[in-house]
Amino acid sequence: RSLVRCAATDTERGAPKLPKGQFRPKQSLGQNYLQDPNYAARIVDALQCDSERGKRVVELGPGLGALTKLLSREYPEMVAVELDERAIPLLRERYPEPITILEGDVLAVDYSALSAARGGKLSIIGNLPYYITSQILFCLCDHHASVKKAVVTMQWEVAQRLVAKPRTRDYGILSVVFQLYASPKITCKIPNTAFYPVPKVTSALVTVDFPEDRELFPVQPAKLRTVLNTAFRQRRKMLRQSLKSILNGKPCPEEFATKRPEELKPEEFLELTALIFGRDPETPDSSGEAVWRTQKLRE
Ligand SMILES: C[S@@+](CC[C@H](N)C(=O)[O-])C[C@H]1O[C@@H](n2cnc3c(N)ncnc32)[C@H](O)[C@@H]1O
Repeated sequence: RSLVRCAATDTERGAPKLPKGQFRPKQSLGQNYLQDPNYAARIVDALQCDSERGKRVVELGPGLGALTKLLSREYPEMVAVELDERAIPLLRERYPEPITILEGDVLAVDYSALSAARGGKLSIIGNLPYYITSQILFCLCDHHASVKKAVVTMQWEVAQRLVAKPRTRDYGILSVVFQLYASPKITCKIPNTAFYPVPKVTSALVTVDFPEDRELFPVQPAKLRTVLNTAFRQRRKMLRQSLKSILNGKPCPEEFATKRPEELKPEEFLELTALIFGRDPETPDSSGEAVWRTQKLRE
């Protein structure tokens, strides 16, 4: 049925038919294609990139082009990165140069180099494959200085974690990191019926703005990561207990000793890290270094 659906849409567009039987959505690649044009328009509207001819627009996982179709009209020099080799010839045919279709893994893209090549910060957009949503988000955090904004869809539960406030169930590493590097906002809910195949879960459209003038952390991001990982590994425990392994026999800073990680605001994790490891400000040109994307983060 999915083939009929895709083929019908393609024929309407005058684009070549998908080879029968060869383009079934792959669950392993998180292929839930957007089939509701209203949501496609809404996602694209949220981007508002003013780079010349859209040359700093980067779409993650264009798939069969549900978003690319709209994006390409507004941003004729955009870039799109797709891993599924079956989609590449189709995308290149429908969206020829000056649009750039890159074949590869979105986690392996050097966004800092791409931003330098395109002369400014990138605007990222994508209906993300669910199986690697958190990794993609952490990857963007690593490249924070090269990204202006990200407009992305994800599982509703992950979106809740991004925007969660302290003392709530959803508050964790993802919340702390994203609220320190950026301002994430849920733009709207997207029902599962907007996708094909219909996933079990509801989605959210999330807009993440990376501010121009963020203050540099007073600590190295890798040290912050160690504190977050260690604290949230035992999120029910008081920090004087859960942080023992990184305190090296020293007492836990008094103001935090009897707190649990979920009680600390994002900025307080910076303070706590500085108290444990000393002040050692992050370097302004460290963007792109693999800090967040290398770790298997625990929540
Ligand atoms: C949820 S689908 C969205 C497709 C299309 N943008 C749409 O909205 O219909 C996710 C897309 O990401 C692609 N994808 C999955 N893993 C990827 C990766 N690691 N790198 C690049 N693309 C990937 C899938 O092949 C698929 O096309």
